[in-house]
Amino acid sequence: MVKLTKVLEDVVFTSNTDSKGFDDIEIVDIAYSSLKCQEGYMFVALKGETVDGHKYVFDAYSRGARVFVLQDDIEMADDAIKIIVEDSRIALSKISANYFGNPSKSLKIIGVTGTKGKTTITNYISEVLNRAGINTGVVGTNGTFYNNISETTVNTTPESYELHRIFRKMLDSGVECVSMEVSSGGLQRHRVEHVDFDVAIFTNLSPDHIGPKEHPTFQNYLECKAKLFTLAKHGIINIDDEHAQEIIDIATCDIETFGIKKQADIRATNIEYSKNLDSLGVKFVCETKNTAGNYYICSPGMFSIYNALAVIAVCKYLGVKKEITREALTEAKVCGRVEVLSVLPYATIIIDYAHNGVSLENILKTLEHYDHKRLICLFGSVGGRTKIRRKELGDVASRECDLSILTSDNPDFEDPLEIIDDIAKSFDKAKSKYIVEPDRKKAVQLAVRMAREGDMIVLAGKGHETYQLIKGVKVPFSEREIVKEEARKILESRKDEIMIAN
Ligand SMILES: CC(=O)N[C@H]1[C@@H](OP(=O)(O)OP(=O)(O)OC[C@H]2O[C@@H](n3ccc(=O)[nH]c3=O)[C@H](O)[C@@H]2O)O[C@H](CO)[C@@H](O)[C@@H]1O[C@H](C)C(=O)N[C@@H](C)C(=O)N[C@H](CCC(=O)O)C(=O)O
Ligand SMILES: Nc1ncnc2c1ncn2[C@@H]1O[C@H](COP(=O)(O)OP(=O)(O)OP(=O)(O)O)[C@@H](O)[C@H]1O
Repeated sequence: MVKLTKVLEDVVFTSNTDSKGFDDIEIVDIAYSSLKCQEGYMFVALKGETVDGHKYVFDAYSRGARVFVLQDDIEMADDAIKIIVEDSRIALSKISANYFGNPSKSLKIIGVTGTKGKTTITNYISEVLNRAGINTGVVGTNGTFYNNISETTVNTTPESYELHRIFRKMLDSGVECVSMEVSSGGLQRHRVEHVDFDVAIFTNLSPDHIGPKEHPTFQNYLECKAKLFTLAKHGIINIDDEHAQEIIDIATCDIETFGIKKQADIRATNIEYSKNLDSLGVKFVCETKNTAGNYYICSPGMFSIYNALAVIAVCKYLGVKKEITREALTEAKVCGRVEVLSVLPYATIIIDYAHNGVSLENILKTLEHYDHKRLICLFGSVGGRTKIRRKELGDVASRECDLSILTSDNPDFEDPLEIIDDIAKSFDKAKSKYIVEPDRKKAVQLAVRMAREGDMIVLAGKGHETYQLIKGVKVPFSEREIVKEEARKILESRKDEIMIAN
């Protein structure tokens, strides 16, 4: 239970009740969904994208809530305490921080924003810092992780209440640092408004998340991302990105830069690509004003170097020894991010989360640097969302691959074949061929069976996901297991052949 006066500290509001009496009122908990309200709860009405939470104040009242944070004044029973604020999402953020005792002030918080690289970088940071003895938790698309505890998250950047609740749990269990993904949607909806960020990282920016329930324009998308650099003390920015300067212009924190092409505080040179049976990697020299050191990262391509540079920059800022950063980066891997499955001795199979044009192009172009015969890509596109992605993905695959296998990827309520038809239009004028197999399991099996000596096969879109979204239901689906099982069968059936060859 927390006193109402404490919960409302630094919140600007008007009320139907004299606030002098708030010292005697205690809040059991806070809910922004009426369905979660119980006796003694405070209900915060949010204006949602689908419905207006103000519609549910009476439901919250009937479940026992008596304190209501509202953006619109509403006629209610006399014993309802109304806290009227200008923006209930901002209020929820401050109220949640207060309720949980402002845990972010006692944690080192590193926020990573940008269109691509957030999950990868946050996980790499945690690998390095934990190895350096700094107990670090992660918050992002793959969930929250700390001290061997994990929770799933609905959003990449959870709602402010969930965020401060997680911070409190982390702090109480000995976590010192949190490496978190900060989405533009989270910034737009004030989920991180009262998070005390120590460091903010900017990876890159390209058009994404622009649409009816997301950002109205690219400029709005950029400005939302840039806001992180007004909340942090120190900013680390990819200076090679074409929008870096616009972010720097909005930032209010001190700035350090990293890059490859332009002059930067932390810069990679002498880049070399390297390929092993179980990983594709890159070697580079990392130069700062007075130092230069060799690094290797077991993830391919230029984008992996940018991710590594961001990690090197933040670890240097936090005083981690170079040797520890170097060692940790050599082994750092992130589930479903350019993950090489070493299941066939003669071909390379990669699982990757690339699900839009930019990331698919990055991964496919990157693979050009690694010796291979055919490049085969299996992918689909999500149902019920913007159709632009289908064309983007189709254009990239038809240009970059020798063969594409078009299949399903979270079709939800849409007919998978209609989605595939949209993607297939990109192949009309292309030289490259495609095969259609809407059942993703069969498609993955087919891809593994098709693999020949020297081929590279990219299974794009699923990444870390362990389900397929079909008609509103998350049906269990493990791409990794299907690949392993199919490869096992192939190797078993070819055992005699392989023994003779050896
Ligand atoms: C479009 C969008 O951002 N939606 C987010 C939003 O939900 P909403 O606005 O649709 O909520 P709503 O259904 O309209 O309901 C409004 C309010 O009424 C309440 N309610 C509703 C029903 C009821 O019976 N009682 C009740 O009290 C709801 O709890 C809610 O508070 O607020 C929820 C709580 O914070 C979020 O979980 C939800 O994220 C959805 C899942 C989502 O897909 N969001 C995307 C856009 C997003 O945020 N993505 C970013 C990553 C992408 C990026 O880089 O921007 C992310 O961080 O995940
Ligand atoms: N720095 C980068 N620049 C461009 N592409 C990248 C970068 N890092 C990773 N990728 C590609 O994008 C995919 C998604 O990477 P990651 O999950 O780290 O990004 P994210 O910002 O969390 O993305 P999302 O918002 O889609 O969850 C990877 O699987 C890889 O193909």
